[in-house]
Amino acid sequence: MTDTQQLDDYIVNHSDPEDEYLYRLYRATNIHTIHGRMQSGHLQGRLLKMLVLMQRPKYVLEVGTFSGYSAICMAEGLREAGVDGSKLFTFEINDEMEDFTRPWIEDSAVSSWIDFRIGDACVEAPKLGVAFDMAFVDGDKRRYVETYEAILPLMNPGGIILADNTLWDGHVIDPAYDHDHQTLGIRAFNDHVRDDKRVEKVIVPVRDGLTIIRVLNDHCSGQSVLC
Ligand SMILES: C[S@@+](CC[C@H](N)C(=O)[O-])C[C@H]1O[C@@H](n2cnc3c(N)ncnc32)[C@H](O)[C@@H]1O
Repeated sequence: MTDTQQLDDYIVNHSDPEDEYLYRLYRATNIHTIHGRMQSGHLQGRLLKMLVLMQRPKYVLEVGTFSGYSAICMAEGLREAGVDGSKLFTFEINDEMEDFTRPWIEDSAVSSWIDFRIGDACVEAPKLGVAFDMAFVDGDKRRYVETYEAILPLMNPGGIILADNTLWDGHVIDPAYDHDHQTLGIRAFNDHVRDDKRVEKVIVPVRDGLTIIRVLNDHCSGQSVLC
């Protein structure tokens, strides 16, 4: 076992456990889907739940449901925070995931906090007419800047955007990936957010990199009906 694996095990063993339902979902995702490693997993799942609890959002947006692991974790946070009428809207663009994901969400203990929709979050989320206090961006890495610009006007001042995979397995600093479209998408996003005066931001080196972005009060250009 490598030092990194040992440290990962140590971290997981000294953090809250994932419950049995999430453990089964994690395993089923790995068995029944091609890209099982895309799901959040134990450590990031506990972090997402805790960040929801700390932020106490009314409405949360997720870009990229996949098998529902992160959605269920965030909904656990919503249930525990107890904000009246709180809801997670989670979008999955790949309709082939619906048959797998919908039963896992509907059979979970937090299904009433989750509104799962098939569609492009960048197109569909603005149609909801909802202002979000939190968003988890975990969709197409090539479209991160576009996704960010689509959802930023939907955020309440003080809202938090979490962007996943922003270190992209270290490829962001590896010249061998200079022609890889996903790496280029993440690099463009990281530069874009760094230079964006509408937000505060910090990259946390958890798992594959998680950027925490806090929306400042005057982030709206005045064009959005929600602002
Ligand atoms: C990394 S996986 C999501 C993993 C999940 N959030 C989790 O942590 O368990 C990314 C998913 O985003 C979906 N996706 C990509 N672009 C999207 C978009 N614009 N709107 C909705 N879903 C999108 C992909 O089809 C894929 O299933």
